[in-house]
Amino acid sequence: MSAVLIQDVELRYGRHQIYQNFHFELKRGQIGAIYGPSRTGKSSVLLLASGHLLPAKGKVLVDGAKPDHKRTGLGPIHDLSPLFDTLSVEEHLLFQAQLHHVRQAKARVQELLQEYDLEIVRRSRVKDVAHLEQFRVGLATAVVHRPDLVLIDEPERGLTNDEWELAYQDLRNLAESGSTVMLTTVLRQVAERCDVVAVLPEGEVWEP
Ligand SMILES: Nc1ncnc2c1ncn2[C@@H]1O[C@H](COP(=O)(O)OP(=O)(O)OP(=O)(O)O)[C@@H](O)[C@H]1O
Repeated sequence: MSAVLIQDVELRYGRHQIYQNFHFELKRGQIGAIYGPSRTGKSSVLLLASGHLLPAKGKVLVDGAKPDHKRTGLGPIHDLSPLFDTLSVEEHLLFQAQLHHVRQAKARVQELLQEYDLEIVRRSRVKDVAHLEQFRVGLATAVVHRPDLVLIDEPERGLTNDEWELAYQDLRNLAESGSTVMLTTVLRQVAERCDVVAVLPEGEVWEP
């Protein structure tokens, strides 16, 4: 069974058709990329996979069922799942854990601070930490409730090449631990590190 199946999907905003016959499939533990220029509908694919958007035609299944917010982790995508950047890193993660009704929220936050090397900045405001740390706060936010599917919009944004290498390793570790990861990117060098790539606007699938 596919971890993510987006089959023959047509997406429109009102009369504006973004794509039709879009097809994308990912297995558990893979990293998938939606790659293409600006305004081709990359973020919208993530919103289809999270269940925030419904297709005009076609179907979207996550682990064989309708997308379920509770089993999906959102990195910052448009205005969804924002970083509350005036909170400290620790306060932000605790707030997110409570929003998701995570049991033993404090212990989970402690675990994430360690896993993503954020202990040193736990008391800093999210907006004051370095770009790589902000990426990691976003990722820790997405995984706080241990979702099966993690969705991240343009993870490389604002990072240097060396920082992106570390961020990529975080994503690969997450996938190797059994999550499925979908990201969007405008950069070919990011797309080609992923396992399956859909290239917009045409939607052709590429396995680098
Ligand atoms: N809620 C909405 N209502 C109407 N049109 C929308 C809405 N969201 C997105 N669009 C339009 O759909 C198209 C695709 O948007 P989307 O954000 O998915 O593309 P994108 O490739 O992720 O763009 P970017 O790289 O600029 O973030 C754009 O033309 C955008 O203006």
